[in-house]
Amino acid sequence: MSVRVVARVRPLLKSERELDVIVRTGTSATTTEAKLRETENGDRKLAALRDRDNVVRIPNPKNEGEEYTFNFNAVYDSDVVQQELFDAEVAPTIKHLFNGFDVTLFAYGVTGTGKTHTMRGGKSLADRGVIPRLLSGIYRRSRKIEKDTNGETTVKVLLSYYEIYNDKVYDLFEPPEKRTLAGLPLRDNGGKTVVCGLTEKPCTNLKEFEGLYDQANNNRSTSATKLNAHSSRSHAILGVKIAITSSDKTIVSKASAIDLAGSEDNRRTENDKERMVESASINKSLFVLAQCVEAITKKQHRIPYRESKMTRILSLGQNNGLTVMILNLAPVRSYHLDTISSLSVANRTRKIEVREIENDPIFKGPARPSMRPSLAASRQPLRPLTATVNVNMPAPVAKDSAKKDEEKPLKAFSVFSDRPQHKPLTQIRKPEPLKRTSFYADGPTMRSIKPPRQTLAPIPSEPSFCDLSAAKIEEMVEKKVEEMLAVRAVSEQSRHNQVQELNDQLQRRLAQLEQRIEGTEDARAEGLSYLLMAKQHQARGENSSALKMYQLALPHFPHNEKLVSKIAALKERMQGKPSARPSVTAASPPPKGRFGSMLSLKKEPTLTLGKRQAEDESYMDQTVDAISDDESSFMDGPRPKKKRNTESLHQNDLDLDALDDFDPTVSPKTIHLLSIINSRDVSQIQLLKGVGMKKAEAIVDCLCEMDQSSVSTDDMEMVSDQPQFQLSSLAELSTLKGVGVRTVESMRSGVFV
Ligand SMILES: Nc1ncnc2c1ncn2[C@@H]1O[C@H](COP(=O)(O)OP(=O)(O)OP(=O)(O)O)[C@@H](O)[C@H]1O
Repeated sequence: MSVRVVARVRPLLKSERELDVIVRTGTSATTTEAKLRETENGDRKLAALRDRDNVVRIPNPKNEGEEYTFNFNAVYDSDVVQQELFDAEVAPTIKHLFNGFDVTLFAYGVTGTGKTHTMRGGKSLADRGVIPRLLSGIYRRSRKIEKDTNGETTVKVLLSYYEIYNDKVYDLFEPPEKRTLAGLPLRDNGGKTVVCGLTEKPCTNLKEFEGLYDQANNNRSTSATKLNAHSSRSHAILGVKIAITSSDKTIVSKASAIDLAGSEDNRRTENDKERMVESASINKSLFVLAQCVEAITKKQHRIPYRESKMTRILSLGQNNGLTVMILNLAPVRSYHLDTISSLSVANRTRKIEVREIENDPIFKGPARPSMRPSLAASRQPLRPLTATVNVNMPAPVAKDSAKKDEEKPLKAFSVFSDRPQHKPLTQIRKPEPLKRTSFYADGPTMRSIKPPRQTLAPIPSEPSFCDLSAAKIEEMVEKKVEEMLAVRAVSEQSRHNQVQELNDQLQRRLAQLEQRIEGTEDARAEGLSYLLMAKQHQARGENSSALKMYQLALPHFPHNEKLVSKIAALKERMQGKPSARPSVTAASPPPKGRFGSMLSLKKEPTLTLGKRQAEDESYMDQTVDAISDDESSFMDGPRPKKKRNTESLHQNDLDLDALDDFDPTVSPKTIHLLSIINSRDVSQIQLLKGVGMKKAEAIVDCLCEMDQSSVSTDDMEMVSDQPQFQLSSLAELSTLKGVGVRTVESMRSGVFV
């Protein structure tokens, strides 16, 4: 079944004018004709079904006289209310969900076109979007099942909710201050992409859901942009897992409701730096999605899913079950080009086929064979292709049985087919012994009517055509066609197998390369993430959480003495024994170089700067203002001489190199600059003052070279601190190729905390 794609045009906003409307909805000519016919024939039900619009029309931007028409499964104009959309598109999927199918619903479109309105909606009952209505439907059905079975069948609902912000995954059920720099890792699990360490909350009723959902949405990254006062800056994915348990089995299925962030034309947004970086990440992921759609529809072998976390999670065309895409559109001219581009991506998405396969139930008691055997298992058993070489011959008669074994043609090969199983040829051919005389007995004239094409086997007797009934002839023809098809299938199969083999090899190689590009394998990445989380917990003084994370990391790095001793030291410290290193308290600032990216600055001050920071703002202001003076003292080369009146305060920044990880007086400006550089994100680095694209790339190249050397020399050293080599001082930064003292000063002066 294909992805179901429906379009929804939002109404005009207050700032928009009727005059500028360029998007029109309607029905295609064929639908109109069919509808007319059905009405005439009195088939009102069918006619009503076809009543829905299914095309969107928009003028060609280069020639207004011309109009583009895009076909969809359904189109909803601006007057369609939330209830109507839900009833037509989402309510029917609930039944499938309860039958064990996964359901994916996602809203796609340019920023400000109504995706969040469609998925989440407003607060009033009438304004509620698809998601709360879906949950309401799920709970209603659950109650009904439980009631109908007198409580023998129970339904459990588990929720997960996360966002992909700047290509990092964050749990929305966790407060932002618990986020780690790297976000949550992804892992492939039996063909599905799963997020490791994601909270799953049981939720028993709609009221509870609303509380959880609203709370989690407060954690979502949204901001005002010029195009939308409440623009989503991330892709948000709500997972609703339902487990239906009856006396003998449990069926688990999952609905995923996804509110994608909208693409943005940054010539129109007037975004600031932070919004620009978000926007770049959003646009990149949507671009990868469009590339995936194109690759799937063109049946290319390599689909670039792994190039963005969003596409990896969405796995369009890879996931089983039902997928509904809601394309949100703004009706006005200012969105003209963006609208055409979304329309064409959505139109292509319609051609993507998804496998409609329900999840296997989990049986209680001893293991049972799978309800849905794998593809290979559902194939026909090996079928001897005896007849493929002499397809025109009827079965030999029984009287020749003594010679039969010798004369039987060799089994050439076997064939698999995914079509419903037919009777094996031998069975079909098992003749009720023919009572008629043999073919030869009827005289040689008959031979001229139908000469045997093959001479490998002895010429058997054939029935006289005059004696054959129409049904018999039909049967023979059918047999013959089947046999010929079998021959063709075999040759196609072997060719297909060869191509498949090559493709598999290529895919394996590509996957390996992708993994290498990603820097590490999934398992190792998971271990690294645990270590990173441990570090960050430790930095916040959350020793027990840190210990848990180290312990979780241990299986990924077995026999690593350093990690083992770290765990032991931490345990000792927790038991109150003195430790070589001073313990970190919640008030301590985090280690340098461990801060979030420039993007997360706004969210992190309480986490990263600590109580002391809040208590002494004037101290911080002075530090920030004067820091460039102080830093310049450790740099070589010419520098502007400035009056130093805050020397004593900022002395620590002079020797950042020598500072301990947890030194509290490192300037936040410096830390943030280093964190941006250490992020290796060219798009962020190039936004620093005095750094262009080329310089940013040179810096990242340089860091990557250092990574390689650090990985090869001491793998674990890298693991235990950061996944990559980390710059820890401005002095180090100034030694990078292409970066001098002046560049460092300039970069730093452009960082605002
Ligand atoms: N069907 C609709 N009916 C009424 N108002 C709508 C509708 N669709 C969208 N709007 C309004 O349009 C504005 C933009 O909608 P929304 O925030 O949902 O856009 P979005 O596509 O999610 O944007 P972004 O990608 O920036 O998050 C909001 O003020 C919303 O209330």
